[in-house]
Amino acid sequence: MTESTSSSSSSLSERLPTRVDSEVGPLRTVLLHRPGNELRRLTPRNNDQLLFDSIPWVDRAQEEHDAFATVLRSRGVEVLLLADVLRTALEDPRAHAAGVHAAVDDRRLGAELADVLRSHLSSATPAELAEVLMAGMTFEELPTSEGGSLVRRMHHAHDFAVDPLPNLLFTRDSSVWIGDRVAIASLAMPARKRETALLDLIYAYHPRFRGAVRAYGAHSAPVEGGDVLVLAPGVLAVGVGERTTPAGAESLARSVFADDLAHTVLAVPIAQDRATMHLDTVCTMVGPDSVVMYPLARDSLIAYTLTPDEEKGVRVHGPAPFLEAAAEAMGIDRLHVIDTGLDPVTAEREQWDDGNNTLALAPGVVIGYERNTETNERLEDAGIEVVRIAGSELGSGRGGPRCMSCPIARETVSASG
Ligand SMILES: NC(=O)NCCC[C@H](N)C(=O)O
Repeated sequence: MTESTSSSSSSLSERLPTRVDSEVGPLRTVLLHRPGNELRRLTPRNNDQLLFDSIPWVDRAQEEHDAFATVLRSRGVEVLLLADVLRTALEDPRAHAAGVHAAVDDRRLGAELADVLRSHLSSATPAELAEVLMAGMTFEELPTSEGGSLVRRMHHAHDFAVDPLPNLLFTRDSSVWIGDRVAIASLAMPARKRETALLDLIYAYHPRFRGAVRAYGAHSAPVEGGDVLVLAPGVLAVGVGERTTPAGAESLARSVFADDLAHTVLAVPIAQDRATMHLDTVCTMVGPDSVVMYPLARDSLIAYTLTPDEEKGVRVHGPAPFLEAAAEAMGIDRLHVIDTGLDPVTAEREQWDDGNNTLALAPGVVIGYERNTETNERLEDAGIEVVRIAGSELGSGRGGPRCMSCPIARETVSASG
């Protein structure tokens, strides 16, 4: 299967500056990750730990992903692919050194094997190093060396010397643009922690992002991008649950207030369950003043409203019902919920299958998984255009179109459209 390369449908002169101040402004540039060999590492023994529900059929997952990218390009969106930008970034010797550092875990390998792997990777091409960083390496794939390392002898040949990163697919979680700045997420789960290092070097060394200013600290308390919704310019909602911690939400608020990126942050408690691992699994925006939301969350979601105080601290108000707190912060009368009106069983099934995890291409135009037939129909009844994509294999990692995309440039829209 050939890999579709990163392509840009917009020329340099048409490029919008990297900036995202809404969830729904016409999408211009997005970062995706076409699933690769890292998915071939999943087995029934490791899939839970690696945060996949089952073992995906990789070729089909790639086809589904290619179709997703094609839909985006056909709508005039520039698609950047993470593997491409990683390889380009690694051409810079400083990035290459950072990549080697990120791959080699002395505590796992012991001093002797760590040195062997370090020197092997130091002479790897950017493409070879990128592959190891994404797909990992097993003990049997390690370069040979003189002498008998106890670590090598005592590990099973298929144990990971470098962990694979199958969840790179969910580019939404590992970095998030807030206004004109990028926040590298501090990922909570051990299986995803190393993604931070990859995004860190991409944004530091890829020529496209030279000069990109950072928001938040990549090594601060956990905040994952799937929990961050840019409800309107200056207004963020941050889910707090299985991934983003209360400390993460508070320190993100402190950071965006200090950088003048937001005037209000809503901290939204969500159940600490796999079904609701991020806020965007229960609620995504489909228009400047409308959301699609898991019906069972509609009346129960609450929010603490955080605002800056004069001492550069954070003032906490509430809690209040989420929809009310959001409308007030956004300066609109009401945040409309598209009523998917589903019975509880269908609602639960389609929430699990990412029915509420839509990616807006523009106000009132979203991409959704085709399998969520009832949610999609109700969205269309409400006047939303739903561009359907297949996700039978992609969904095995438990993420939908929003999870699989990191918007880098959107046009600005106002709450009135
Ligand atoms: N924003 C999202 O909800 N992303 C989906 C992440 C799925 C991934 N398997 C994870 O558990 O982190």
